[in-house]
Amino acid sequence: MSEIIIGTRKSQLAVAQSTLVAEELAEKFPDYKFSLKKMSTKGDRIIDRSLIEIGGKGLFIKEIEIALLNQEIDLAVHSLKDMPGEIANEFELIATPQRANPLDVLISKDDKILEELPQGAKIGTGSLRRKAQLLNYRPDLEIVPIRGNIDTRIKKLYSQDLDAIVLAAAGLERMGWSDKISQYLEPAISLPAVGQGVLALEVRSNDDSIKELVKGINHHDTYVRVAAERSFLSYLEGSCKIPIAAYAQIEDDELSIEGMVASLDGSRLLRAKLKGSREEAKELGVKLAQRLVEQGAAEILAEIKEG
Ligand SMILES: NCc1[nH]cc(CCC(=O)O)c1CC(=O)O
Repeated sequence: MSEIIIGTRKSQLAVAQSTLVAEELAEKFPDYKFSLKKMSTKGDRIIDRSLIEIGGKGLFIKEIEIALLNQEIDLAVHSLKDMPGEIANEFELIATPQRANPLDVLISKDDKILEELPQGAKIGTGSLRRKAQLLNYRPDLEIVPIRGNIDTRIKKLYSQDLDAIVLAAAGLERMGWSDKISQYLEPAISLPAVGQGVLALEVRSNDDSIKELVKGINHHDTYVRVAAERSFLSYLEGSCKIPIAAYAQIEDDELSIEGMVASLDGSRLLRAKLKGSREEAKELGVKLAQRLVEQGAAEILAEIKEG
């Protein structure tokens, strides 16, 4: 029996996600054995500091990619949201299993919804995207930057005397913590991050046999939605350093995508939505980005870059 080794970060969420993928692969390919190799990454070792200050998304990925190259692992499972727009030629994001709930959620004291929070309520989030959209919707809110794994952030709701925090529904659902959710934030209030709720399976580009296997659990509509969202992001050279969001859906057999760019304080916020076919996913992402540029997105992005 052939053994396939799946590399994962050590965080509870990463292990839960990789376990789901291993189970799905095992069901589809009963002749193989799938096992997890848990790895500590630089990003995990410094997770409570500002990742934005010290190098961003790549910190979680590099050590896992080295293990892939060294054939210590055959496959890596990532949250697509945390993957940089471009990856090195040696690697390929070959498949995306079916997307989980893509929305942001509020976890609040006394289970209040956003509209019920008092004037000047303190909301914890380290995401510029969430911050800008929350402030655009309710300029009275005070946004408190918080970091760390999901459980750490939930503890900060109490230890930092916050009224609420915002997290991704997908992570909470995969941890079995959905009962903590006070409100699902509709996309009209908080448009999700590109790829939120999607797992990405990364392999060595030259490993055709693993590629064939892993493609077996690809979910095509998820892959199409992600293609549209990521092409929007890369056209605008988006990163976690700017408030940017895109959310693609398949509705009535058509692909739709909505995009958002905002100033850091949320005072200016641009949105647009387009529809097309699955086949033109990437073009649709680019068209949407161009639509936002026509509305003034380039000026907003330039201002943020100049600081
Ligand atoms: N940035 C951290 C991160 N990366 C992926 C998830 C959740 C799972 C997902 O969005 O796929 C989270 C936590 C969060 O944003 O609340």
